[in-house]
Amino acid sequence: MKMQINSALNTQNSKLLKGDCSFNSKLKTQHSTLLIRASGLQKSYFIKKGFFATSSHEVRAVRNVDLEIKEGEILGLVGESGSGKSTLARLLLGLEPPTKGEVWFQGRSLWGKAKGSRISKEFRRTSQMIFQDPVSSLNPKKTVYETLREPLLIHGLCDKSRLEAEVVSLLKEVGLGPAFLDRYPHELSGGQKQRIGIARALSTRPSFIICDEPTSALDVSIQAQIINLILDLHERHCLTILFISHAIPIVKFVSDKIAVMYRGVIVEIFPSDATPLHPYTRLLMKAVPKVTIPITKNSKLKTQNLDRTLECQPSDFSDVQLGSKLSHDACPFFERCRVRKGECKSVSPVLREIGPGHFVACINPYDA
Ligand SMILES: Nc1ncnc2c1ncn2[C@@H]1O[C@H](COP(=O)(O)OP(=O)(O)OP(=O)(O)O)[C@@H](O)[C@H]1O
Repeated sequence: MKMQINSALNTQNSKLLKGDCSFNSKLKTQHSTLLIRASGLQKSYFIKKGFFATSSHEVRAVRNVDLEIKEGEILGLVGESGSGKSTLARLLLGLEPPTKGEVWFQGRSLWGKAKGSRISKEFRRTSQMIFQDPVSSLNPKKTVYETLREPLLIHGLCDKSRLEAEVVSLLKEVGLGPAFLDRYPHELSGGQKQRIGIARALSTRPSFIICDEPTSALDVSIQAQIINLILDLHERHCLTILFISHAIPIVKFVSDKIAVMYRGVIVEIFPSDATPLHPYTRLLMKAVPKVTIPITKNSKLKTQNLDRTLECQPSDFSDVQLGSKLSHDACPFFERCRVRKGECKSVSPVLREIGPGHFVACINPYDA
């Protein structure tokens, strides 16, 4: 294990000496240019009620989210099921317009003044998504070649005469050979399908990728390989990544900083090597059995490590709707908080910086 970490460190040092941008992007001091900024982001869905659907109730999937992601950074996003992670991801990618608020990409507003305006084709090219379920994200009627050449043609990124060579090089990027060109999705394993999904995301030469639980549908033995592949690609292509997962140990391993979502609200943002201070993040961490094998950023995630981390999924927080009876002014975590105070019932705390890069939305956080 020690030797593996050392050899990973040696590789990192030699790449730094060669001036490889990939590893430079891992250095926190390099994360200075802002790539994405979300401000006051909100998304509500209105669900029709009653036999004649005459009334509706509001689901506030994302509530007043402020977020910044710097170039080359990996931001982890954790939270239990239904907390709004995927909705936030769709808003950041411009797949849905927000109900309120705005997203800026490289300083430019995504939606412009009119919410109905079209997202620019250039933004669509530079921002991509790797989906949770590689099976449903691939068209069963298209071969690997057809799947991968499509974005190249749509974005005019490749001459027709070079299409096959470009697709072969994309396959190589994700560890697959030309033998896969003519295969259909049903002829691929789960891990191979996810590699094709990753190659498709890479095909448009993006600068920003959202990985929405990219390993949760995969076999345990494959998960570490896919995470290592994503980290390699991040380094090789200087990518900025939003990495969504339920599993805190995986997010801690992968990310530079972590945002924690609860009922549509970001309750904490902290550097991945810092101790979280929000009572909800502490609860999430507590629900995770201790990982006995040390995982460091300088080591590659080994399947053996991942086997341990997979035992560490947060337990079922099915009482997620508990807080729904509370007024909009209350802290969203009030009902489940063990350190709540009376005033938490009437104050909805906003994120405030309590340490370098560490933000907590709580009036009574734990001590550092
Ligand atoms: N299109 C939609 N119409 C109505 N409600 C929606 C829609 N999309 C999401 N929601 C609701 O918004 C809330 C947040 O959903 P979202 O999928 O963003 O959560 P999540 O944290 O990604 O969950 P998971 O981890 O299970 O994928 C949920 O209550 C969900 O039911």
